Amino acid sequence: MSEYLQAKPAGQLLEDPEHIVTEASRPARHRLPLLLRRPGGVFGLGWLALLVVLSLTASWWIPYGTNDQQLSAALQGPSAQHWLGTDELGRDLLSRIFAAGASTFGASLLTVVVAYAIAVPLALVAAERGGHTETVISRTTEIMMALPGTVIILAFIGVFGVDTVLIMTVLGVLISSGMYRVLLGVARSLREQLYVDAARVNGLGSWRVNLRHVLPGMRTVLAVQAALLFGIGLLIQSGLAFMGFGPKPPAPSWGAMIGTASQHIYDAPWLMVPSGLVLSLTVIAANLIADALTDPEEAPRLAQRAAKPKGGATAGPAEPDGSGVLDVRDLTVAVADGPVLVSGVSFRVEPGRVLGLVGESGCGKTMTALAALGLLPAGVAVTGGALHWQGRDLAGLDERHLRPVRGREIAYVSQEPMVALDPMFSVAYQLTGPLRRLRGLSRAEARGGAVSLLKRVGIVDPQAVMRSYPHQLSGGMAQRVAIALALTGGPKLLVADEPTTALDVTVQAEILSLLRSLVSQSGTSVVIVTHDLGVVADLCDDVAVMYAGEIVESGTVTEVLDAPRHPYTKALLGANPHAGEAVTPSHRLTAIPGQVPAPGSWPRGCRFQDRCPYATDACGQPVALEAADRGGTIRCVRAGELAAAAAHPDERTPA
Ligand SMILES: Nc1ncnc2c1ncn2[C@@H]1O[C@H](COP(=O)(O)OP(=O)(O)OP(=O)(O)O)[C@@H](O)[C@H]1O
Repeated sequence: MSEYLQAKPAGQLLEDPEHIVTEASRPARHRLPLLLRRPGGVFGLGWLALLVVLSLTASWWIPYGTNDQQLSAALQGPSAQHWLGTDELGRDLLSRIFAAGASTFGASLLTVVVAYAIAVPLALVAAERGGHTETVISRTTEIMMALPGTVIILAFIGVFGVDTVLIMTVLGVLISSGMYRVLLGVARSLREQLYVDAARVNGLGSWRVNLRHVLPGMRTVLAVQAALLFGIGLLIQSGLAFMGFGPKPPAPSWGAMIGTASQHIYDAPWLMVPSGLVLSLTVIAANLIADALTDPEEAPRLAQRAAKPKGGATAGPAEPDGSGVLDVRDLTVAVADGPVLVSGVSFRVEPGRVLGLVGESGCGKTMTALAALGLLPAGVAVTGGALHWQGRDLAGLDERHLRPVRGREIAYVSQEPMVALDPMFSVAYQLTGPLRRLRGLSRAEARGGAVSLLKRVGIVDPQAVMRSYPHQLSGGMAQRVAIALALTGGPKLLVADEPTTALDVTVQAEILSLLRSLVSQSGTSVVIVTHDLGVVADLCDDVAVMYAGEIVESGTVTEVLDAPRHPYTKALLGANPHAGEAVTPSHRLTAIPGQVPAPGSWPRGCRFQDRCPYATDACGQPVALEAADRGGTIRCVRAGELAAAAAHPDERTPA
């Protein structure tokens, strides 16, 4: 978050739009491009710009022809006639240096272009596909990195002669493998950002995700590496020319001029100065530019990985229909060749109702929610059951058929709003893009639509927020924008994964009330993943309590929270500081002993038995999810017995 926003609490910012940091309100220094904020960057850019302009226009202004000899004036120092002196044939150094500039820059640039033309697509493909594709590409580039570059270049010179274009192209190919390694790391990291997932959720195809989100996110690294590579290209090119593998004499080249100067280092030491200084300063300028482009704030931002998803409702069978009902039946999610993460989960979300999936960390809530979006992590898949939505089974749809569903029909709100939004683009850009794509609006209509969406999510000065970038927003504001983004396609169902966990308490309440008003105004259904029964009580109509990959209890919020039947639900309520009457005083605010068993090591029978104070031998037998006496469902062999005991607290409950 920007330093300007840190001074103000998030909630206050919401009420106080003048504190939203816009481009106009930022200090002048911060409005400058990164490169111009540092003296090194200013020098580097200035020097290179000057050199490029003077080199490109050399034919118009250089005082002498590049090959004009004046033997009587050989090896002279600077004078009024020859500002930088002359070489051993009396040729004007100033004219030759600048006449050689354009081709020298062009050749270095060629190396950069070739290296990038190979490395960038390979890195994007490897980061996107991963697995076998990445292994093949990475192994190939490793082999290339092991090749002796100098020997290969000399071999090419031996076969094809001195051809600068060919040499610099080969150099670009050789360097591309190292460049690929650097770019792959960045691309991978960017693909793990939630805003990339969010873009996929919004139905963006893979090449568009790369072009719109991954590539722009790589731009700093690309610019830094390009500047460094440009400098390396200059040095290698000059080194080759120094050794005689440069442009054919008498054509001027910086390396050859340094080579000549080295032969006169004792009798005419000045000769080394002009060409040596120009080459050194140019390489230094390229490095200074690279250095200035490296934003110290950028690194932590890139490193800040999204809390990457790892991956009304009543449980039980019901008939599928096409009216905005999500009907999940016997859903099983498993790791390929690995453990089952979610098993036999069934629930139904009716239009306009809010279902809370609640449970401790690791119970499979996120996997269940992500299955509905086809967004399970690589290696994890739906292996059984069905996800009926609008007459289709989402579990059977491939990526191409899921894309129109995501964003338009089902949208996703993530836990971390800051990383769900692309830091590279303004809020306006991020909202108008999906509005145009998903609703076919014109540019002006999309802008209007974005403003009204921002108003709808309770932003009081939408115009200021439209101009802002994600890092300029407070957490609560960013989550409102993320919700607006999720609404761009007019979805019938919102899947919200812990949407308030990353926010402070006052802002949590605001976001919950926003979700509540969205549901009541538009009839959108919501599946909310949470570990907080307070959120369930506040927002949900229905609740499904999950434990170790399965639903252990479900029903309306009143049924479950007022009359919990499963010992796990009671324990969760007991651990909740806001627990009400349903929990006996002795159970209040007690931590649940033990941990959720990991997938693959669930006990036979009731999965909660190792932590349950009421467990008996009967709990070792498989337990079905059955209708509960007070409505909803329950998965506990002792549920009836425990409920009866709770109704008559004087009688002892056998353990
Ligand atoms: N990519 C993955 N590969 C293998 N196992 C995974 C993967 N992602 C998650 N898991 C495991 O799946 C189980 C369920 O994870 P899930 O994220 O759905 O739990 P959760 O209830 O949502 O918890 P949390 O609130 O911590 O996200 C956990 O045991 C988790 O370790």
